[in-house]
Amino acid sequence: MTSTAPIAIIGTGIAGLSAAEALHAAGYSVQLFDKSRGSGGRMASKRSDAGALDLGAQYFTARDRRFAATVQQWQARGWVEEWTPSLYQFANGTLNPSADEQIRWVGKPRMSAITRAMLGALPVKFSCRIAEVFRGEQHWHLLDAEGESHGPFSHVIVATPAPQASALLAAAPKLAGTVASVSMDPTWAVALAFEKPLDTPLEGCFVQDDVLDWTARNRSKPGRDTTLDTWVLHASSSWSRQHLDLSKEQVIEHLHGAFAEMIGCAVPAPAFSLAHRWLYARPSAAHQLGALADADLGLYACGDWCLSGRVEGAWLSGQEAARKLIAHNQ
Ligand SMILES: Cc1cc2nc3c(=O)[nH]c(=O)nc-3n(C[C@H](O)[C@H](O)[C@H](O)COP(=O)(O)OP(=O)(O)OC[C@H]3O[C@@H](n4cnc5c(N)ncnc54)[C@H](O)[C@@H]3O)c2cc1C
Ligand SMILES: NC(=O)C1=CC=CN([C@@H]2O[C@H](COP(=O)(O)OP(=O)(O)OC[C@H]3O[C@@H](n4cnc5c(N)ncnc54)[C@H](OP(=O)(O)O)[C@@H]3O)[C@@H](O)[C@H]2O)C1
Repeated sequence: MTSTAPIAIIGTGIAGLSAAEALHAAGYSVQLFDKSRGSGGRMASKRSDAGALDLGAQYFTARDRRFAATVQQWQARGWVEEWTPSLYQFANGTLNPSADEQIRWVGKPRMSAITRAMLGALPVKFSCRIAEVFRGEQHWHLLDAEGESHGPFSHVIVATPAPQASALLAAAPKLAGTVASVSMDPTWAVALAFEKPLDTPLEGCFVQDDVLDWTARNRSKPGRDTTLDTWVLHASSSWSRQHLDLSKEQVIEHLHGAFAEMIGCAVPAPAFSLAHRWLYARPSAAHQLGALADADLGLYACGDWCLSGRVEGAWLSGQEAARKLIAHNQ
């Protein structure tokens, strides 16, 4: 290690925490920041009157050997469990069973359990939106949205969605340019909770229609609250983009209608509902960027948008940012 100042990591989603874990294991000290009140980003779970709900990532697959080995460790520690839903697909107006052999994982008892466990005792400042990353004579400093300065830091890793990373990478115009070329699509998510369980065997459904993209029965996942029969619905990227500024009430109404048309059983008025807009839900296209680095400056960027736009891609990108940083300092 060349410096005793810690490494700043902006973002406590799976990418930022993947980098943090790898750097911590290699003997570096890190300091994490997140604008939210807790970790997880798009893997966070929202507390609600219907229990904790996974409104973002629904499950994840592990196709890369390194990620698969890590998921096995998470399973051994009780952080994740396999989810084996009764799967359907809805296409051309028809609902059909669509079982497959794919192994799908979920955090237990909620998706956010994974990043919470990864964070452990690592130092973190929540509710701290970083507005600027600037270089002093020797070190990096961060300025938050309240005007407070943080630092000094030896390096900075920006682990936010691409559109939120651009401004933070202004000190490295080449990285900022690459990030600016990555566009991300929105997703409207809705949760509907019913007092009486819906009369359907369906627990997860890949939907191809104008409005919906996916629906899942929350109680079918391990460790979830079963008091109400709660469903998570995701709108398609195109519908979400077209209806970005609709009120939450209107979005709930539209998605409730599409769900009722699709599911093939009676759907009463929900006892509870909520909507959440993910402005930067997924990259519009997959990339092969790994992680971005200006190693001489000491500035790095990682996130799902560097690779597959999935949990696995985000974790791999965080590993790659840490690997590049460590390699440059050896
Ligand atoms: C609706 C939805 C469904 C999905 N479904 C799946 C799925 O089923 N399977 C799957 O594999 N993937 C799924 N994904 C994608 C998956 O959630 C992401 O790929 C992954 O969680 C991204 O992790 P990340 O660390 O790159 O980014 P994020 O999780 O977005 O983390 C970035 C963090 O940076 C913080 N941040 C941003 N700007 C600042 C700032 N200026 N200062 C401080 N902090 C900041 C944010 O608060 C956030 O915590 C889904 C995503 C969405 C939105
Ligand atoms: N809504 C959002 O914002 C999302 C952002 C990022 C990812 N999202 C969804 O995450 C899922 C993760 O993909 P992956 O890890 O590759 O999981 P798979 O289960 O393998 O799904 C990939 C893709 O394949 C189709 N599919 C898979 N299994 C089935 C099946 N049994 N029956 C029918 N179709 C299946 C499906 O694609 P379609 O285009 O056919 O809908 C899956 O999407 C993934 O679901 C992302 O959408 C959301």
